[in-house]
Amino acid sequence: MMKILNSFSLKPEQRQTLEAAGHTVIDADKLDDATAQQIDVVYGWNAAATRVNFDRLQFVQAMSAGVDYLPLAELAKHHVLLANTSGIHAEPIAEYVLGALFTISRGILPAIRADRDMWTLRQERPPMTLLKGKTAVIFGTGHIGSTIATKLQALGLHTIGVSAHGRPAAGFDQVMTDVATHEAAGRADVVINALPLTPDTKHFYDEAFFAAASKQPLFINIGRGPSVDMAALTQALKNKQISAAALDVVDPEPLPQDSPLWGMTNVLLTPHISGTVPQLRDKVFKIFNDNLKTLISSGQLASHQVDLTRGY
Ligand SMILES: NC(=O)c1ccc[n+]([C@@H]2O[C@H](COP(=O)([O-])OP(=O)(O)OC[C@H]3O[C@@H](n4cnc5c(N)ncnc54)[C@H](O)[C@@H]3O)[C@@H](O)[C@H]2O)c1
Ligand SMILES: O=C(O)[C@H](O)COP(=O)(O)O
Repeated sequence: MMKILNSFSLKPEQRQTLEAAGHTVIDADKLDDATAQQIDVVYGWNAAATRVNFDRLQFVQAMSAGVDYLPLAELAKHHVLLANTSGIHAEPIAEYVLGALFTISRGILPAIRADRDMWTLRQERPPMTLLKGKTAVIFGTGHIGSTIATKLQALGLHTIGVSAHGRPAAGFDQVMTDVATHEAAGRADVVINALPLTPDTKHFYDEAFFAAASKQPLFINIGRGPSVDMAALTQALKNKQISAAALDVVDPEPLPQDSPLWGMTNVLLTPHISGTVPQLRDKVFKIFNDNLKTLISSGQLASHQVDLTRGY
């Protein structure tokens, strides 16, 4: 049976389930050096997890969808299996995107930003658009991208997806490969980033991307901050190449106090909360426990295995 390092947050009844199955659970804050050498499985990931013996480690269950913060090369070198929780954030994030889009497109953001001076906006109306009939280009057609696309399609937007493989996906009128990134940018009234952060997607949205975005789109980032060259985005907002932005993730986090983005009335900032999942601990544990049982019976994972070479 397995020695499991609890680097996330097991509920008492979840701990009991594991112990009843014969496993030993060690809390991260109680990990001593000798026990660190004996850990077979890590649940979650924090500083304590970096102390375990990777030669012995078999399986890591991350609590997040994105696994960019994990030592992927080290895990691959030691043939450690890694699972994420991709899928559980899709509905919450899609609802966030709808909220952000309407807040910007219907003049709510300028009114909030103007606070007590808002009445002036009745005369000099802020830019207002109808989303219906517009084109949304969503980068990433996975769980999150596809769920967003399905909701936007229902609102009457034309949905274009961009993915690594270009295969059709639910909610998309059309899917292109990332080779066509700049062509897709040129068709967008709305750009949404739902890509994982990998070496290929760092600074994916750079000066050239914003130059190609010829329809002054809204820009929404719910993926990862470092996929965006923040200086290039700031300049694109100043130049009006991007008409407005909703940024749940930025680089770095938290956004520095002196960032020019704070002062921009057409920028909506939230603190990496779009993916807040109801009953998160139960959903993560279900994925973990199914994976653990399958690992013991067959040496493989049941679901959510990350390709350590691709990084998602
Ligand atoms: N803001 C938040 O709180 C929050 C919450 C959950 C997830 N996320 C982020 O969202 C990301 C996506 O999550 P998901 O569950 O939809 O992942 P997923 O694995 O289901 O989908 C990933 C998609 O990205 C595409 N892709 C990967 N590399 C690409 C490239 N170089 N060019 C074009 N397309 C590429 C894939 O083809 C796939 O369509 C996560 O990796 C995470 O970083 C953020
Ligand atoms: O990728 C994710 O699942 C979300 O960004 C939440 O992950 P975090 O809690 O590691 O930021």
